[in-house]
Amino acid sequence: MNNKLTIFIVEDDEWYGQILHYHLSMNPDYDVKVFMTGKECLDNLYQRPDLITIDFSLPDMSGDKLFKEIRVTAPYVPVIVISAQEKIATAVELLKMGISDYFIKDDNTKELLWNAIIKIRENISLKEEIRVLRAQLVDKYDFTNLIKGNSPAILKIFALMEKAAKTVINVSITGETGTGKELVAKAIHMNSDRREKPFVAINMAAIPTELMESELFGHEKGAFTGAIGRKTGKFEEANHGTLFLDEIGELDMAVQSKLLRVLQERTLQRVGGSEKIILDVRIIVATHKDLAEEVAKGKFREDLYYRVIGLPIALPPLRSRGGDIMFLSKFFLDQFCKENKMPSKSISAGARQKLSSYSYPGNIRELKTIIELAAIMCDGPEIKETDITFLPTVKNGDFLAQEKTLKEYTQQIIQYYLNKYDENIAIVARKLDIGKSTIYKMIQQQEL
Ligand SMILES: Nc1ncnc2c1ncn2[C@@H]1O[C@H](COP(=O)(O)OP(=O)(O)OP(=O)(O)O)[C@@H](O)[C@H]1O
Repeated sequence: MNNKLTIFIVEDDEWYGQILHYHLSMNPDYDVKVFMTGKECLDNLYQRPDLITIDFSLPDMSGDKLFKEIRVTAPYVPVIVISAQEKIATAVELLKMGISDYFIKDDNTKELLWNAIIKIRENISLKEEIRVLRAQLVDKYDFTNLIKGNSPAILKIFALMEKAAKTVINVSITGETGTGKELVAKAIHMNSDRREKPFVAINMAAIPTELMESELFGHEKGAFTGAIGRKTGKFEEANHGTLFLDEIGELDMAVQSKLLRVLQERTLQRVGGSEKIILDVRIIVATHKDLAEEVAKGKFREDLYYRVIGLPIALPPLRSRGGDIMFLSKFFLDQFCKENKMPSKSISAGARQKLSSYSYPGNIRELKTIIELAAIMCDGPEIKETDITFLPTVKNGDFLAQEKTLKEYTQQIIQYYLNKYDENIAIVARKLDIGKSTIYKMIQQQEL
């Protein structure tokens, strides 16, 4: 923002206009201009005033007419009306229309105006600050700034996210724990037209079934025992923005029906209420379960499945993101050292080998923890193999406990070897005693 505040005074009483001009110009940061008619003010709006004061009775138009005209060209500029008459009804009407203040011309007007301008100025600075912060936030949430990785698998995800961000289609994100489902949902929101509206996340697995309905849709005072006041639900909180329903697969059947009705009708009624609230909410759901399978098992309503599935984004586990393990390791290490004001560290060949050969059941969340721990354990400038500790609950020994299909295990094993041998297909084929063409075919069919 330019440091000078441009103030327009629209006042047909020349003498009074000059008094205001003189008074306000005492602040060197104010650039004050006086106009005697509404038309002159409108003709000069191109100068982009930061504030306008208007006399209610001008020779060429009334204050309310001038205010409406100003709003056409300058919808956000604060306008203060100064009137010779004390008509409460007029003042109320103007305030309803959106003027910032209404003053009666008397001995105090100059001081009132002075103080009002200070307040408005603070408001303008705050708005500017918010604008800058929002811009920084959007930049921060740029896909590639936030979601690190350069494997073909993650690049494909970026392409899908881009499509999702351009539209309001519902999105369903699947992936094992820690693969970045919430991060992806947030990044889609922050890159969509809704970025300035709320992003509200709710985890279905964390809320007791009996409270779910009220959490989602809100309730009125007295709707049930313990409802001591009105509560706004997550849907209402997210109105005009994005609602992220995490672990949707955990939703109780009865609540599923209610959710379906809300999504179909795009309106909701709070529990115990009759008012219909119109909704404009973009839904992003996430689950680590296979929703289609849940439908087949009768645990998830088929009609709701089709409502929420929208654009499906399947986040691959870290172990199938090839070079991303090292890419992310370096990223988390640099980030941790910087945040903790430690000198930067490198990763030894032995540590790289150890990191690449692990299966990461906790995915990126787990890798981050492992790297941060290694950074603390390591005394020198290089992370050694011995600095890397895998969390006891997620050992490779749990491999069979993952209960995957044979095809999934095959993919996992091949991916493990590809990571271990720097994506060298010839070596991997030899080690596993399979044809190179098998691996090429799987890559071609995007199974790796
Ligand atoms: N590609 C990535 N780059 C950088 N950080 C990431 C990436 N993916 C995930 N993370 C980080 O990993 C952690 C887990 O991510 P997130 O919570 O989004 O995963 P999730 O799939 O929603 O997990 P859960 O299923 O357990 O809720 C977060 O700290 C997130 O910032």
